[in-house]
Amino acid sequence: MDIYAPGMAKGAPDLALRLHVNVDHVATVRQARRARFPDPTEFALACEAAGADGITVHLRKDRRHIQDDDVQALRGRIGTLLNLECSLDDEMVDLACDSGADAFCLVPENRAEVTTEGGLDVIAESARLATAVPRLGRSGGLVSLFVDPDLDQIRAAAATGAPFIELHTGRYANTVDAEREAELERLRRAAELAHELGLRVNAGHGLDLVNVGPVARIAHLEELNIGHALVARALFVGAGGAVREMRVAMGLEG
Ligand SMILES: CC(=O)[C@@H](O)[C@H](O)COP(=O)(O)O
Ligand SMILES: NCC(=O)COP(=O)(O)O
Repeated sequence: MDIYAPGMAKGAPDLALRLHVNVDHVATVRQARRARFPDPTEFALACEAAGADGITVHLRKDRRHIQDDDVQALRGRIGTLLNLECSLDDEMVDLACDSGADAFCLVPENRAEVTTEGGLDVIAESARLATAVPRLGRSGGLVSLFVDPDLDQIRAAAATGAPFIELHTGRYANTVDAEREAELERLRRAAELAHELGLRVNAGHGLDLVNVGPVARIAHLEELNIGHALVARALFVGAGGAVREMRVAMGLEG
């Protein structure tokens, strides 16, 4: 079934949640030595063989991990869906349009940050989004906006014409106890509003074997993007083991 087909535009409640593996941090290890390995494409293929439904990469402007050649290699070799995350910078949107990716996730990017710290400010970026969203859409992939679970941002995301949002789960992942419960509730409300507005909903950032369960049970979510925790776990149990464990933690298999 083509989960990105036009008929699926309003989401497909009967489809199982999908696990998309972000392979950025395989490239982080390689780039630490400016070496040829480990290869994120080989890692992606092992993840696919173990049940990953798609592969995600973030091509950062500073090229700290994924390189342009990685995107091409992944496009040529993986058999599932390729989701390319990039900023709204003109150079990055041009590259994304030429990448042949199945999906694009527009993310905020700050050169000094250790990782993506928050969602896109869709309201402040409305002018650049008005150009980038239709351009990326015409290039053949489905566009998603990486947003915090903020209801005003979600209303603004719906107005851009992008079919998807990806809810930033970083704050949920980085809190505990009552605060985490409150963040989970924000994510639930955000997914509900997005669905009511006709958006399809993904989620990701900071998810791991321990915290993924409650997120995987949020209504209307289609796809979870998980990278750092899964790549780290693969050091101990291999790529296939890490994917299988995550699928169990997501409730996709027993
Ligand atoms: C947007 C996002 O959440 C991912 O890109 C993920 O965080 C991996 O990339 P970085 O660690 O470089 O942010
Ligand atoms: N968009 C989130 C993503 O791709 C993975 O984030 P993380 O699991 O590496 O934090």
